[in-house]
Amino acid sequence: MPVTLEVSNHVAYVTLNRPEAMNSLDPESTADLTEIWTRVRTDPDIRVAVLTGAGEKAFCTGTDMKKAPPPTECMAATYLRDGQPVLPHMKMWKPIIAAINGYAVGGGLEMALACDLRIASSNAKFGLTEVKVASLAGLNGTQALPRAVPQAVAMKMLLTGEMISADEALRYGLVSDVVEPSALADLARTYAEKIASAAPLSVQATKQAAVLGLDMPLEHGILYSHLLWGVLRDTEDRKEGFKAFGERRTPEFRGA
Ligand SMILES: CC(C)(COP(=O)(O)OP(=O)(O)OC[C@H]1O[C@@H](n2cnc3c(N)ncnc32)[C@H](O)[C@@H]1OP(=O)(O)O)[C@@H](O)C(=O)NCCC(=O)NCCSC(=O)/C(=C/c1ccccc1)CC(=O)O
Repeated sequence: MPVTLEVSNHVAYVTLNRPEAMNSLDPESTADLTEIWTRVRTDPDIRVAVLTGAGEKAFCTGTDMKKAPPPTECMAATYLRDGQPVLPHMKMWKPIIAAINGYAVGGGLEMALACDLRIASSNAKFGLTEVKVASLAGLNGTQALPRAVPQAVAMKMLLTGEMISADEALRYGLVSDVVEPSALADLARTYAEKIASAAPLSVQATKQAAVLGLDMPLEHGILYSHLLWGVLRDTEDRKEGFKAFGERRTPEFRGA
């Protein structure tokens, strides 16, 4: 399988599994990802996902440029029918963690930018190198990178196609943690299981408030987050969270 899915303890582990091609995205991988993200979004047992690449060299190097099929119809037809590949299927209120275990290049970095947490191994490298192959970071890269790192850094990366190291990515805030390669999967699991042990509706509402709030004037964002707090106020899980605190026990959340 070009992409694998394993579910354990409410966590979906999604692994790009073509290490021989640096986990680049061929048409089969894109089709698998579409199905897998739909399952992650809709399966109530899944509370959080981890996206990573197989092997020690690459997270994902974007489009498989050797297998990209020549277009069979005009762009307008595919765009208006299907929209973009991959990223819309990652749009969900469940958090996604990118565990970046090597090169995150082109569409690979764009997928990482669509995730909520980004952690990396010390050998990771990050680049939007599309200008070098006469293309454009057309998934979200030209928009998301300048919002994720200082503008001067983003413009340098976008216009020169230069890559940055894991240490630079940490310094610029593109990732939150850098660890030795052997420690990355454990760190991803630790964060994922922490998120999965929290109340699912609370986690999803928090992501929604933070993500949508970024595009709102501050006052609207604050009002919107208060409404979301109100939506959560009457949930069974909030009653359980408060009760468990008083009884000094671990809460049992059901997502209700
Ligand atoms: C990442 C590298 C710098 C690593 O170099 P290294 O020397 O360590 O390893 P290689 O020998 O180069 O790679 C090993 C092996 O993997 C194959 N490989 C690696 N990346 C790809 C790839 N993207 N496509 C196909 N094959 C790949 C490589 O050929 C080797 O195979 P072998 O010869 O052993 O059979 C270096 O690999 C590198 O620079 N890779 C390319 C990175 C890149 O340019 N990525 C951008 C691709 S374009 C893109 O992602 C786009 C996304 C998009 C935008 C909008 C809408 C949809 C998608 C743009 C687009 O599609 O137009």
